[in-house]
Amino acid sequence: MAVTIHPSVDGGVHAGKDDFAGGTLTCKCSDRPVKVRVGAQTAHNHVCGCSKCWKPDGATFAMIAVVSRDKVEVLENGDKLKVVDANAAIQRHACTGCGVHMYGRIEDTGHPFHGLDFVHTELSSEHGWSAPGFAAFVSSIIESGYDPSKMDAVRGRLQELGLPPYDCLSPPLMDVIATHVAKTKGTLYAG
Ligand SMILES: N[C@@H](CCC(=O)N[C@@H](CS)C(=O)NCC(=O)O)C(=O)O
Ligand SMILES: [Zn+2]
Ligand SMILES: [Zn+2]
Repeated sequence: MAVTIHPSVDGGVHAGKDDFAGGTLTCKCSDRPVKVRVGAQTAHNHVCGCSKCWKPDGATFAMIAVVSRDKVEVLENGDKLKVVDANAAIQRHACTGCGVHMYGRIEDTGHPFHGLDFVHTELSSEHGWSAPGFAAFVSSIIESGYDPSKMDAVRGRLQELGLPPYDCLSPPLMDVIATHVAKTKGTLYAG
């Protein structure tokens, strides 16, 4: 069987629109769906193989992007939201009706990505969201039950789709994290 990654990329990655200004995410409930407004284009969109990110049924990877937290607003039925794991760095606000994660927020002000929320733009009917550009935590799909002997095929398919596979985040994002740590420790290169 062909390797499937995520329904939003399995048919090819669609480019985002430069002038795109956001949209509304809706959960999967038919009754009182949760609606969240994302009032800006997203950045660093990627597919994630970790076991913590929400995936649509049957998908091997999640697709997740970031946006400034001040651009995220719960519009409707926010009473249905509950944080999945209050101890995680990313507090994923999930719908208690359908299980979809509506946004993930970092409350630790010392975290390198504090100020950014994590969102699944596939929950919006608008087109033009930033396209995914890499695959993160690829080896982690094994933790959710993926056959380890098929990893070459998965990485090959990701490369074919233009989503370079990494087993943590992409090198630029790992550099952002390391730079933040170096600043905190006072060891940042000063030239
Ligand atoms: N191998 C682990 C990796 C989990 C992980 O580190 N996920 C990354 C990517 S979303 C992360 O930044 N997690 C922070 C968090 O979940 O709060 C798993 O699959 O559960
Ligand atoms: Zn729901
Ligand atoms: Zn993840």
